[in-house]
Amino acid sequence: MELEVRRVREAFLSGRSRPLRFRLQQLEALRRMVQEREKDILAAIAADLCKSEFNVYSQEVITVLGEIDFMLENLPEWVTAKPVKKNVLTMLDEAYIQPQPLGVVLIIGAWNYPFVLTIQPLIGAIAAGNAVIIKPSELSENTAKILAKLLPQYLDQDLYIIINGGVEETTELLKQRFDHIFYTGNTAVGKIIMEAAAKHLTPVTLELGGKSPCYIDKDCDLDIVCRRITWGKYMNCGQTCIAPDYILCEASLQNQIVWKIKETVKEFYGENIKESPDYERIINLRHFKRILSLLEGQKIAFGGETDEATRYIAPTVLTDVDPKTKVMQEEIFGPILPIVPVKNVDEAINFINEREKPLALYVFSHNHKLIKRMIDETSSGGVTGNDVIMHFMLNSFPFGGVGSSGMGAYHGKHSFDTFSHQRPCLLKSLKREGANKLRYPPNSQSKVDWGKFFLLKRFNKEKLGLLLLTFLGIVAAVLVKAEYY
Ligand SMILES: NC(=O)c1ccc[n+]([C@@H]2O[C@H](COP(=O)([O-])OP(=O)(O)OC[C@H]3O[C@@H](n4cnc5c(N)ncnc54)[C@H](O)[C@@H]3O)[C@@H](O)[C@H]2O)c1
Ligand SMILES: CC(C)=CCC/C(C)=C/CC/C(C)=C/C=O
Repeated sequence: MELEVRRVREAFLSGRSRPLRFRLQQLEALRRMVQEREKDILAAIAADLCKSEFNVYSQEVITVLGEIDFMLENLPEWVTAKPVKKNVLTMLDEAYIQPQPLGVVLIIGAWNYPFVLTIQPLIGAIAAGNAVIIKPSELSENTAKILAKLLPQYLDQDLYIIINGGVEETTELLKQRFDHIFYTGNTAVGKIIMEAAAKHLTPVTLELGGKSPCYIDKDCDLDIVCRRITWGKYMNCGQTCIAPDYILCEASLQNQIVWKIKETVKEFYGENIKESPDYERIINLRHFKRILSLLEGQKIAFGGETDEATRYIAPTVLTDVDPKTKVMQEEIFGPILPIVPVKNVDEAINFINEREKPLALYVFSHNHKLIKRMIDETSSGGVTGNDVIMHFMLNSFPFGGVGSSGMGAYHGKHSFDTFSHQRPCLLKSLKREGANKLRYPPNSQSKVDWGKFFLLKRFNKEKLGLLLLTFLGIVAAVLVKAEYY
């Protein structure tokens, strides 16, 4: 590991990842990889998650291609130095912010969307001019293998390397010094990552999870609401970090919601869900058993069928769920949707605020004011009103969590910023030394007053008079000079 990280650092120190032209070339090469090797990529992800290639394309590949295009279009603007507003002390100087790469970045990917969650941060890191070590999740092993095969064929082999492995390899990797660590996965491992990073004072971006609530107001068109929720909850078999984890609504709405979700499940996946190419499977037996254990003691309104051999769990809805039960204590990350009845929106807001800050919040209502109130009075990584998941799709938004759902954000310009250091640069002249007298010792009340005058704009009559006199003196000198010549 040490040797590999050293090799990547040496490549970074060669400086070749920095020029804009090089970054654009690498991003174009990455786009070529996705386009030319699309079949292999689709097949690998499809095998990992028992997912149709159509779904792989629309859930993962489109986002990656869109992000590359967006970077290529905007990067020339983003890399340029940005002049900043100056004060009286720096009026005659050059002052700008120059974004610069951080150095060697470690990206640790997750298995549930193994392509987009690994490659989208990589796009940002390359765009910002860094060298990168990529560690895909070992659970999505086919994607990990195809990435290890393809990336070196298209990208600079010393600047961007891929290391495959599990906990042991990641633990070893984390002993090395990086300039940034970008981790996607669960909160418990997020803490391990942050602890390891702290040893080297390495900054981290943690894209974690949590229980994302979904509040349904009583005035809603439940056909539409339930169609949108069904799509976002059961996509990828519920293994989506921003899937609605549970529903909060008035008790009187429960039966209608159950009925409408059941109807939508039939519409989306047919009578025999197991046969549907659009319905995935649980990633492994450990997660399968964990999800099943969440059903214990619950009232299953529909669903609940399972098959251990294929790790199938049917789309399931639970009603009248007690918030103290296990299903409400941990992120579900599977196709189980509990409904927790609340009296009204106030109780929903309290319910959300009594728990860890979630990665996403969903509110359905015709009442715009109610949606705004929910936003104002709660906290979450992101919010979508009257839909689910969709804030992920807009790359002008920063995507990330808050509190225990994560720290830092990415996508589009936010990725570029995450992987850049915003370096303030002040360039002064060696002339005009007279103007510096004010800050040199010995200090005096008069110098402090001038400081107040120039920097705080605290006008004192005496200084204003003096300044006026100086100004008049300069005007007189200019006039006399003009007359003389
Ligand atoms: N915020 C997001 O964008 C996002 C995206 C996907 C998943 N998630 C969250 O991730 C969770 C599911 O993913 P997961 O955690 O099962 O993914 P995972 O098992 O793939 O783990 C993520 C990464 O952490 C590494 N890892 C695991 N244990 C480790 C250890 N002890 N030390 C060091 N590294 C270790 C793995 O090798 C892997 O690369 C859910 O909570 C979900 O909400 C969040
Ligand atoms: C809008 C479409 C067709 C797909 C959305 C894809 C999607 C849900 C990506 C989620 C990525 C993500 C942050 C997953 C977290 O686990």
